[in-house]
Amino acid sequence: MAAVGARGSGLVLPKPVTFVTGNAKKLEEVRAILGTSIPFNSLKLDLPELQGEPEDISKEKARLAAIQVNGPVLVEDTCLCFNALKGLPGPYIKWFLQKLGHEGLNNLLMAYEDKSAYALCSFSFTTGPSVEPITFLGKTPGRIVPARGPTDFGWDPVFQPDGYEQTKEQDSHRFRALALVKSHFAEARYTFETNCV
Ligand SMILES: O=c1nc[nH]c2c1ncn2[C@H]1C[C@H](O)[C@@H](COP(=O)(O)OP(=O)(O)OP(=O)(O)O)O1
Ligand SMILES: [Mg+2]
Repeated sequence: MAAVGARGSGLVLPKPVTFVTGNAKKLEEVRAILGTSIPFNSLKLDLPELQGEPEDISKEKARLAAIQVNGPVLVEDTCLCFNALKGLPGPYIKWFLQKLGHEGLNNLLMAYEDKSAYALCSFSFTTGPSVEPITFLGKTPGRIVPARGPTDFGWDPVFQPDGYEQTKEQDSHRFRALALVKSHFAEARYTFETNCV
């Protein structure tokens, strides 16, 4: 166990939480959503990613990150799932986006009337390398549209959340998953032996 003891009713963790991601836009959104509710450091690492189900990919990322950091880590994996394609590209959206671009993502659905899709964010948290990670999911339903709006974050221009005119909303997949992370931290009442730098 990485947790070294109990103070009050919360676990005392040996180090602050490190949010591990290679994606600057993700980090920016996580910072904006968490504010000061969970103090964290960030570390830019491009971790190898398993193939398979979103939750398993996210958990495995947390395990690898915890080994590297040797302490508490938070990681996140994002999927964009097309219903007509039974959830694909899903966790492989990064490579589909890189190779096909926004227009190519639209073209994947050309043969289908159903343009519905959902964004799925899976955060995983573990207190250390020998502790099984816990996963928090946030989902936003929407549809795939021709590219529009700001082009500075991944597939945002082609994903239109339901009920919104814009391609990104405040109450996003990331926002929803982080609300669960915050609840977990509030219940667990973690404290840290050393402060964030
Ligand atoms: O809210 C989002 N709005 C638009 N695009 C997004 C969003 N969130 C992730 N994305 C993109 C980034 C990457 O192309 C893929 C997810 O892949 P994913 O492995 O989770 O992200 P990543 O490799 O960029 O960073 P990380 O180091 O945290 O794994 O979807
Ligand atoms: Mg990644």
